[in-house]
Amino acid sequence: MTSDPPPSALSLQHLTKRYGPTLAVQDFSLDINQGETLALLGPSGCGKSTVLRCVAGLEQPDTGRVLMHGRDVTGLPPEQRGVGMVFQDYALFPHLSVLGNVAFGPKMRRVPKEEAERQAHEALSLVELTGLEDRRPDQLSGGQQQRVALARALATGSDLLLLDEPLSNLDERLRGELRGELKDLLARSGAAALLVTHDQREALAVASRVAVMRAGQLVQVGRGEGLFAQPATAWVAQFLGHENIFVQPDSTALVVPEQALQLGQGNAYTVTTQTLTDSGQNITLAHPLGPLHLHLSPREMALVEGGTLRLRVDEGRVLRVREDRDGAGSQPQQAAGAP
Ligand SMILES: Nc1ncnc2c1ncn2[C@@H]1O[C@H](COP(=O)(O)OP(=O)(O)OP(=O)(O)O)[C@@H](O)[C@H]1O
Repeated sequence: MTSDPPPSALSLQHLTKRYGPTLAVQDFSLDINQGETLALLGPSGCGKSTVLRCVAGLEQPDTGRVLMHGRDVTGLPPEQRGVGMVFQDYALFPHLSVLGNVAFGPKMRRVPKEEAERQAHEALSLVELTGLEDRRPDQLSGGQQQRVALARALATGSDLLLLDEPLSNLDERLRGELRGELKDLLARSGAAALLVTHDQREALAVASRVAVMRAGQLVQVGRGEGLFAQPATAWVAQFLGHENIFVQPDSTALVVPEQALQLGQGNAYTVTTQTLTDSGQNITLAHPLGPLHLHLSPREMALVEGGTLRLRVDEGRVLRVREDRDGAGSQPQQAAGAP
């Protein structure tokens, strides 16, 4: 006899949400397992925060359901859903100490003071801020504030965490450092986490699965590297950072990943543009497929001779995908609610 698998930590079923004429979220379905971090990735305005707000109970979907461990919470107010949230601006209380900020959640749930502070100490130790309990938020660095916000969400004891662009207020260097840290922290917490971001690198670095959203709809979901290696459409490929995508006459496009390019072999093609970067040069080649963009290390640059570079494209590694970009070849669509 086989038993049914346990229900997902979070199950979103056919969510739709309109704001007047704007269809912010359209027939959106997704499941997250306990212990899993899923990134909801998409350009600005595609509906990511609206999905998150429907999960938190800050917004009611027009249709569809939100289930937590199989329980329908669609009609429940935020305080009865028991989710921990980390916002973009951390929303820390400036007048409270670090400990006070983190113990706030348990105290609101009427946990006795001592126990609330014990839970707060535990969460602070998880984010490695032990020793800073008495400081106020303005006495912390941006990265430390971010970790307090995370500790506060963890101290709610919730097994579902919602993170809305949690690293966006940090500078590039710190953001890079904290990506790996956030991934470990979330894994250690054992909670299911839904991370909203428009940053591809953040999604790939922090989450085990990535859901790509465009104009209110889910367009592809998969493991990070798998998604980059097998984008479902030209728009997804471009959004994830593929540079060499060539429209074909039959409504498809060819995606040429870096691994398909063998330098120093085959025909010689003219270098049409060349710009210096920190790690080498970016060049464009006049190739029959179209202008081909390459990042070359100083060593690879030695292969450029007389303004040309020999190159072979391994056809077995070229992907053929559906062309779904607006006016094919232009930037990804930015706004939700477009027809
Ligand atoms: N309260 C609101 N009233 C009217 N329109 C709204 C409201 N909230 C969001 N929208 C619209 O719904 C769409 C989706 O917005 P949402 O904030 O969910 O996108 P997002 O992907 O989170 O964007 P960003 O990355 O910029 O935060 C946008 O077109 C937005 O303008």
